[in-house]
Amino acid sequence: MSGALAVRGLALSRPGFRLAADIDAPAGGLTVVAGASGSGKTTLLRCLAGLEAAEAGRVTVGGEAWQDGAERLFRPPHRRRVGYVAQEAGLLPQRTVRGNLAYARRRRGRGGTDLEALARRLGIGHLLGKRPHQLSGGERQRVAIARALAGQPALLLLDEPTSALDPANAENVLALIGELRDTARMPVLWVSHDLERALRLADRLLYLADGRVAAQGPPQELLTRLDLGLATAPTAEALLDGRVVEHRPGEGLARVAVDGGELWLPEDGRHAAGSAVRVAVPAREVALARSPVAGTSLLNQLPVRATATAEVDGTHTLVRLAAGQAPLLARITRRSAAELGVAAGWRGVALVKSAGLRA
Ligand SMILES: Nc1ncnc2c1ncn2[C@@H]1O[C@H](COP(=O)(O)OP(=O)(O)OP(=O)(O)O)[C@@H](O)[C@H]1O
Repeated sequence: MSGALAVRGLALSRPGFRLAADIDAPAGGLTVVAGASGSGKTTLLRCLAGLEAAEAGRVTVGGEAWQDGAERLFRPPHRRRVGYVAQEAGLLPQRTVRGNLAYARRRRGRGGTDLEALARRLGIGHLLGKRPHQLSGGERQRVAIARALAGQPALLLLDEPTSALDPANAENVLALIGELRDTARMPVLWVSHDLERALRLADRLLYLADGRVAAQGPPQELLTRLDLGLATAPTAEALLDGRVVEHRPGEGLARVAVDGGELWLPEDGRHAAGSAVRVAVPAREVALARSPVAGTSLLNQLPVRATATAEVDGTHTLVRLAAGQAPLLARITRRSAAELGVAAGWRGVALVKSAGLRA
C-alpha cells in the first residue's frame, strides 16, 4: 500500500539543535526540502528512514505507522518501505549494477521487481553488466535511484543526489527526478541546495529553519511570502506556471500565457508550443509603473495589484504582487516605492525584461 506521508510531533534533540516537525506530503508529489545549512534537512530524512531514532512523534505512510512514540513503536530501517539516496551513491563495488539492484530487491523482500524493466525505465539498461567504478558520477546516481526503487518503496528520500556531480551529470539526474515526479505513486522528498533547479520540478516546498518546519506548501506561494527568508534573499524569485503559445526561433523568443497575461522569454527550443512551462521571475528583474509604458525595450508588461510590502536592506522595498491570481515579487528601491506610492492595494503594471526570465 502506498499513500501520503504524515508526520506528527517528530522530535529529536542534540546539543545545540532540536528538530520538531509536522509534515504532510502527498503520494505522487515531489516535495523539495530546503533550508539553511544546519536547519535539519538531512536529520529529518534520516529520521524518516529510521536511521536516527527520534524521541517522540508519529510517522505514517499510507496510513501505516512506522513509528509512534506513544505506542513505543519503532520500525528499524529495513522494516520501512523506504528508498534512500544520498550524495554519494554508495554502491557495492564488487557487484555489477544488476547485482546491486538484485541485492536491494532481496534485502527488501521484493522478489517481484522486474529489474530489467526498472533499469530500462531509468535509462540504465545498458549498464547492468558494469561495475560501479566503470560508471560516470551521473550514471552511479541513476543506479542508486534504481536501487532505491528496486525495493518498491512507499517513500523515496533523495538527499542531495546531484550535489557531487558536474553540471552535465547533474542535469541527467535531474531529468530522471522529473520523470519520477510524473510517474512515482509515492511521496518523494528531495533535499537540494540548488533551489533554482529543484523548484523547476517541485510540487511542494518544505522549508526548514532551525529544526522547525517554517512553512510547507506550493512553492509559488512560499517563495513570495514576505515573512520567510526565501523572498528577502537578493536572489529571490517567483514562479509563474504557464503554457507556450508560440515560438519565434528567428528572434530566440517564445510567448507564454501565464495567469494575468503573457510573457516573452528567451527560448532555446526545449519547450514545444502547447507545453506547460514554469517561468522563474527574479524579483530584481521586475520594475513597476502606474500605467502601461510606451516606447520601451521591455517586452513584458503585466497588470498587477500589490498585496503586501516589506523593507529589505534599509534601501529596498520588496513588493508582493498578484498577476491574476499568481503571486509575483518586485524588488525596487525605497525611493521608487515612495514616489509611486506602492502599498497593499496599489494597482499598476509589472515591467519584466525578457532577458531576465528563465523557463
Ligand atoms: N552526527 C551528528 N552528531 C551531532 N550533531 C549533528 C550530527 N549530524 C548533524 N548534526 C547537527 O545537527 C544539526 C542539523 O544538521 P543537518 O545535517 O540535519 O542539517 P542540514 O540542514 O542537512 O545541513 P546541510 O545543508 O549543511 O547539509 C546541525 O546543527 C548539525 O551540526
